[in-house]
Amino acid sequence: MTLQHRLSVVGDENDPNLDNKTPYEQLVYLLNNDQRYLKEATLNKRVGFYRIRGDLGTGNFSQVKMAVNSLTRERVAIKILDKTKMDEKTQKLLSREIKSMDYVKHPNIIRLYEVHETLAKIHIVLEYAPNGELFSKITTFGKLQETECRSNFSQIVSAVSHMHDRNIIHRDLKAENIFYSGKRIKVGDFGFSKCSQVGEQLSTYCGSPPYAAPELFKDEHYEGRYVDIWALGILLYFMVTGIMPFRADTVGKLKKCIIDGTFTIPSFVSDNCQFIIRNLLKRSPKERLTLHSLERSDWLEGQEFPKPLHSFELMAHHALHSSGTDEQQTIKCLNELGVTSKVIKECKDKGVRSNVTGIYRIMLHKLQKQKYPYLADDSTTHSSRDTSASTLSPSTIDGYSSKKKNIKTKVCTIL
Ligand SMILES: Nc1ncnc2c1ncn2[C@@H]1O[C@H](COP(=O)(O)OP(=O)(O)OP(=O)(O)O)[C@@H](O)[C@H]1O
Repeated sequence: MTLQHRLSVVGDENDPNLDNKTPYEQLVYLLNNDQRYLKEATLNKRVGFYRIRGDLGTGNFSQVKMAVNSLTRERVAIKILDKTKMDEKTQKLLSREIKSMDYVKHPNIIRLYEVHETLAKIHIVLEYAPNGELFSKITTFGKLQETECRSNFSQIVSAVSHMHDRNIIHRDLKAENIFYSGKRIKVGDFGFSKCSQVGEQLSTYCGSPPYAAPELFKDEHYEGRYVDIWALGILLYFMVTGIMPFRADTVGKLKKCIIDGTFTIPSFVSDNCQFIIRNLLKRSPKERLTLHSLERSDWLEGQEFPKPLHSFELMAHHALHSSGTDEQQTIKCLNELGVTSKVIKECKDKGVRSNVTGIYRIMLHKLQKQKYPYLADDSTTHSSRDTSASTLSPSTIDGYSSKKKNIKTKVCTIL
């Protein structure tokens, strides 16, 4: 295959320096010498091997863009953080986010491909979820039917179960961090996640107020797992009703409502689902349903709970010596692109901060999606982000104004 087929932006066909080079070498050459590539980088239209294609949105700490890898042509989401605005605390959160994402391997969790650092910015290259957020879907089309809720919720529960089995707690589960890739659910945004053992007491207060468990407001310490379980209860309530169980116009009043703990569930919600919500939203953390009993509940009977993926190498230099067929096939693809064993070994020390790691992970994921039906992108979509979801105007959830207002604001210390 020629470079013209491979690269989304091609170089000067008459440039003799491109002759006899592999696609990888050509791209590296173009990035360093071709005026168009250099200009793209200056205009923030390029980040390393990725060409920026558009905005996906802006969060509290970052901007997220859609981009295409020039070598593999796969779409990715790039979360961009401004280093000048990062204090010690946010740097710590970022390194935890990277660590947590590398620790989980599940079909319902967004994958981390690469981290690219420049003088001023950090770029986190992630699996792209093309079909928008659960939040946008509900605020646009209204509550979900229970059948759809059951299928979506079981995927979310599987993902959280896997995190907890790996001793990772998320601490920011909410509809804005649940994405669709086709009909498949992808849990993302590990910005507040933490490695935490069973029984470990935590004291940093993270998350979004409407999803915060009562102990976050009133106790000095909390156990991470129970906070995630509470957030699942809020999320499920929101999915089946389209409104939030605890509503107020200030964080102070909201805090009071949550500590008070009284909420009503509309009568159209089935008894089995009401049972789940009431038992997830128990004031006392230890009385909340466990993920195990949730999976075995009547309401989720017959649902599929996607299993974690079998173990695979995350680093190309480990894959060189792996007996796994997925890894071997991926290395073969990399070699065809000109990413030789020598190149792979040279990048070894850079770990996730290397474009070779990015290409390896993207190609491995692509291959796995082709090979395993439970990973394949389901193209039957309810709405395409490309046409609607990314440009949705934020709407109001029963008293909570949208994303832009402070009720959605993440606070790391809840007063
Ligand atoms: N992997 C992804 N694939 C597709 N879109 C994404 C991905 N990650 C984030 N986005 C989109 O990018 C936008 C910004 O995301 P980000 O997580 O930074 O902010 P947020 O969730 O709106 O706010 P917060 O700062 O509270 O997390 C959102 O609209 C989100 O849907």
